[in-house]
Amino acid sequence: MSSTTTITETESSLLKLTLAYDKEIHEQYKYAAYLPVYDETTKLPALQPFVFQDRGLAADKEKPNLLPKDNPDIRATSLTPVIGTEIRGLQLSALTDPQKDELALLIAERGVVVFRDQDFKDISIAKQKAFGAYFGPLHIHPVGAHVKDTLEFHNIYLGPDNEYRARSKNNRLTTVGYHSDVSHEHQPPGITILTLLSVPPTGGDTAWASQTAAYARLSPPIKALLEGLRAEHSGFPQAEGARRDGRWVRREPVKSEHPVVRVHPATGQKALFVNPGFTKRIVGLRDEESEAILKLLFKHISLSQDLQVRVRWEEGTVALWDNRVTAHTAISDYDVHNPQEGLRHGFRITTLADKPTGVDGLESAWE
Ligand SMILES: O=C(O)CCC(=O)C(=O)O
Ligand SMILES: [Fe+2]
Repeated sequence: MSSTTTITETESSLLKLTLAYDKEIHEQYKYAAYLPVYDETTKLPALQPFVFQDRGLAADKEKPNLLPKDNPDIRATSLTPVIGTEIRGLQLSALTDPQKDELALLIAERGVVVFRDQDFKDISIAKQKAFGAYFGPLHIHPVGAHVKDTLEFHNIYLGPDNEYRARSKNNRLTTVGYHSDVSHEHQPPGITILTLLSVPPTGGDTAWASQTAAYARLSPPIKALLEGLRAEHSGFPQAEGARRDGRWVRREPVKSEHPVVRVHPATGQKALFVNPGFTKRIVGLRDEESEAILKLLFKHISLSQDLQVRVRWEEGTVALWDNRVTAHTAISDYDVHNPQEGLRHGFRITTLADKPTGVDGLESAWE
């Protein structure tokens, strides 16, 4: 039996409007060089282990270079008491190495740091790549769309012609899905940089949850239990989903067993390191035990607004977070089918970090 698609009149006119809009975007768009493409030829080998040195270790804890107390033009504001700092008056493209080291520490301490009023005229792809690589080796996403000729720039594009994460694609009630990016990697990401070049007038915020605070709030017996455990994080469902959608998988997925509580190498702080996006089970527990504990932790992370921050994007905003101590979610609350609601487009630069270390030297493991 052949399958047929019936398009209603409304859908058909919406489609025409959408196609006209796409054409306009692609011909006149200021950031056309950053539009999503999908290389379907590159096949990448497995990631290799590397020695990681956290830039935050070299930083002056007082941050005199990044946030000098005698410069009223540089303004840092806490977005909540627990997580998130907003900075105005600094251009990321002009930071010195001591400033970048202090920024690495600030991101680890505050979870996410949001830079406003960035001048995108100042940046080239090469310069941004070098900026990211200062913090760690650049990750190439195993399945995502990217910027042309730059696999390291993972594309974020929610417009009418790309419904990658749009609500209509799945059957869930919400688009909220907290995760730590590609946490299945053996040395998963640390500092991660998201630049949105185009933002809708309203909607499309991003939220982060502090995994440091999430850990700190647990009772001593639960902390003690979790500190001795590892959990499995898997890249397989993402790769299988991509294959099912007919997309190219450029690197075969892996699984890792990471400590459920990890210690940040620069701050020494403990953070929960499980997330609903990639964590599948707690190693060594019975299925029902693992499900019950993960359900408790996922609910804690996703529902505790008192350890989250929700950031509204403005033109010129760049957000930098530490995937080791936070979980985050896109909030896709606007209608991507409706050109009037604007375009949301940008890219993510993801740096890889340490092999997670838990309490009492508990280390990640994999086959
Ligand atoms: O688009 C967003 O708000 C965040 C998307 C995301 O999860 C990411 O860039 O890692
Ligand atoms: Fe993400």
